[in-house]
Amino acid sequence: MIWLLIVIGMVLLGLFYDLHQKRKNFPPGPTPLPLLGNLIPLILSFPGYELMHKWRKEYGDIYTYWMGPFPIVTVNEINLVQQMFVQDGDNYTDRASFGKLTETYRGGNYGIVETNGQVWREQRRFTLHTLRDLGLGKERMQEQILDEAAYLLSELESECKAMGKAWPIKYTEKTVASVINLMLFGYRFDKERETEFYRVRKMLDAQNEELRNPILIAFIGMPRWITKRIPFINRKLELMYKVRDELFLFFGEKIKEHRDTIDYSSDEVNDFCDAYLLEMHKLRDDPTTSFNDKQFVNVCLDLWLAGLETTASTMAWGTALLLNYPEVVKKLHAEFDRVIGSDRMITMQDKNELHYLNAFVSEVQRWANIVPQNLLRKASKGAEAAGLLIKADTPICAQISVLMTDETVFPDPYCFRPDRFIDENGKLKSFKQFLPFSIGKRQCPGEGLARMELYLFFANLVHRFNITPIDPSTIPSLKRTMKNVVKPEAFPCILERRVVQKI
Ligand code: HEM
Repeated sequence: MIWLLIVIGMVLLGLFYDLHQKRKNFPPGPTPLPLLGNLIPLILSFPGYELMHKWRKEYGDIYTYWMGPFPIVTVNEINLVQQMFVQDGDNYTDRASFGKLTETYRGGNYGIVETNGQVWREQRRFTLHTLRDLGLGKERMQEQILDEAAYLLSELESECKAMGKAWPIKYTEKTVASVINLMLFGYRFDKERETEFYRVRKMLDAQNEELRNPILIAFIGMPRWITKRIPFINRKLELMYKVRDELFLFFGEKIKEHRDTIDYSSDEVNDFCDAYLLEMHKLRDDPTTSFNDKQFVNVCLDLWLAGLETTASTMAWGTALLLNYPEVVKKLHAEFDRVIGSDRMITMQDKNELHYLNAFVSEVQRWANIVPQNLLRKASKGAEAAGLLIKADTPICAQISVLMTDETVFPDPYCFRPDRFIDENGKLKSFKQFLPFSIGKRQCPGEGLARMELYLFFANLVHRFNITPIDPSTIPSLKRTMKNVVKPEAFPCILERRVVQKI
């Protein structure tokens, strides 16, 4: 009897803690279950945009929900987002981690995505400068991306000729990976190096496959010595560490190849790796520097993870949407015939004239909305927002997926409609809610590169080809699947060279 009373007492205490105590320091939100938090409704309503809108209606523009045992305060209104993440940006710059994830996975404050403080500032600033020096916004980067686009189009065309159809996702991923690898290590994945791409791809796929189980979120932030002892969870998480080690090994091999040949007396750099090694060499006697080998492999990992799936998935969505909306393809062709009028490659110099193409790319990014849950920041010190107290260390995010599906700004938000990005003068219309690369000091540093890739890829794909489904009754599904980001399922299509009209 006494045991029964103790158990009932403990359950009641647990409930009191879950329903009241742990929530009292956060803005109100949906009631979480013990351990699981609000994961079940989030999983059931995947990718969650509509559920988040529903919660916004019930609890206001700032509310709290729980990913397993971790609270997330989410900001869903643009003026508040700008006020907090731009005007008061210094207070919302630090990254929040799920429990001890950063320590267990990275071994500490390493990389860009998960670091804070001086290390983050140094690594991010260096990355942005190096991307610029390597040619972002200049001819060189454009030439490299155009070359990749040309390889991609010819591979798609060859496959289509040989097999009667082509599978675009297979090639777009390799193209995006080639651009990243070219920037990082100075070479693309041509026929001889293709196996390297498949090696990295396999590692990333294995990692994603295992980690797709949302239940893991409840365990992922626990120290490794604990998770190692939990059946089932240990297998999944240990695989994640194994893949991480393999990726680090791959980057380590590339760094060693560069180190063996680099000339430290020259300032000339061919790729990111050269630039990083030179910086490490320059700062070798500075005991406070964050530039070291462990840091470098983590930065490589970040650029691969953050740059590959995001860009490749957006390309895949855009291609699937082209197949679903032939009228959009027609409008793009009409614009190309009017503005370009020949079969030359479209370049960045044409961008200001191609309003409908720009609107198409923006609508692909808005509609695809590939990051349903934005990366987390945390408040460095206590602050007030919308009359609510945000305590220091509160995990918080600008919920860009909700902003981009706000029906008061984007009517029928789940419909694909490039025209919504065209203003009354026929030019590209901007919306402050359109934030696929997020906002504030942590805004995506790869934005310039990604935007250039998306523009050049879609421009030249549609300019060169008539793109159609293999059979009019089987257009690709627009069903969303979740990997690291929201992706479409693989689909085939038919590509036929287009006869360009001169208008
Ligand atoms: C369509 C393509 C892309 C999209 C939609 C995208 C989106 C995002 C978003 C939403 C964030 C989170 C920002 C925040 O914390 O609020 C982010 C961060 C980041 N992205 Fe991207 N990204 C893309 C491509 C790239 C590329 C090509 C690279 C680099 C090669 C890259 C590197 C990063 C890095 C390093 C971060 C972390 C920044 C930090 O913590 O300071 N991304 N990205």
